[in-house]
Amino acid sequence: MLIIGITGGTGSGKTTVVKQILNELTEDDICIISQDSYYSDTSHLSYEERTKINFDHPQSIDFDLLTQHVQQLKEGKTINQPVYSFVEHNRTKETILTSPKKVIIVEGILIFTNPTLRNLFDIKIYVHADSDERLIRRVKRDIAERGRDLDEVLNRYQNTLKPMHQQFIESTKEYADIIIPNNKFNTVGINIVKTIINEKLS
Ligand SMILES: Nc1ncnc2c1ncn2[C@@H]1O[C@H](COP(=O)(O)OP(=O)(O)O)[C@@H](O)[C@H]1O
Ligand SMILES: Nc1ccn([C@@H]2O[C@H](COP(=O)(O)O)[C@@H](O)[C@H]2O)c(=O)n1
Repeated sequence: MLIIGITGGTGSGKTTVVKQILNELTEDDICIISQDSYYSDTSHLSYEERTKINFDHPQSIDFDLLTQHVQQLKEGKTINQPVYSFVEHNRTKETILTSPKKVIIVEGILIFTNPTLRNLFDIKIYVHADSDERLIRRVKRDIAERGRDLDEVLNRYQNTLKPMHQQFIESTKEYADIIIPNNKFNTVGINIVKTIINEKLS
């Protein structure tokens, strides 16, 4: 089994990189765990209170459950991956049955900040894009896909996202085995990762 951790700031292109890696692979060989699925359950809070959560701080993530699930997959066990709603700012009641595969990809902005989780990764990848590029992508994506408006995205960016990125995320680049520059689509970088995965699968 090969466990790959893929991190980088919001909008750097982590999800896109994962999709590109998945292109030529079958679901029999690979499973994806998204850190976003492991935002802590905040059902005890009102919607209004949930909008004020700092979602870019490591404390917003249920690392105990995320680490436990990656460990269980490593041991060949099937897990119930939570499903997260960016519209509700909360976990939904659904879960996705996720079985262990030869390759497990864990992706998310904060996954290298937790030493126990970090140590489970055989390969650590950091996807880099400049902050202006990430902000532009984030504005477009959050308005189109996550039910936000321009004010919400810009306020969150200024008040929490940018300082948290500087404090917690940027520095985790030092743990990376591979850094993929992703200001533009990086076919060469993706192909290198695909080659490593295919070697493992062959
Ligand atoms: N290299 C790229 N060039 C241009 N747009 C990109 C690139 N990579 C990703 N995007 C776009 O930017 C947005 C955010 O990408 P996404 O993969 O969701 O980032 P992340 O998962 O890191 O937050 C998406 O709309 C995606 O299509
Ligand atoms: N309810 C939430 C939860 C998280 N966010 C933002 O998502 C970003 C991480 O996801 P990416 O796919 O962009 O890596 C993070 O920056 C949080 O601010 C949110 O807006 N609402």
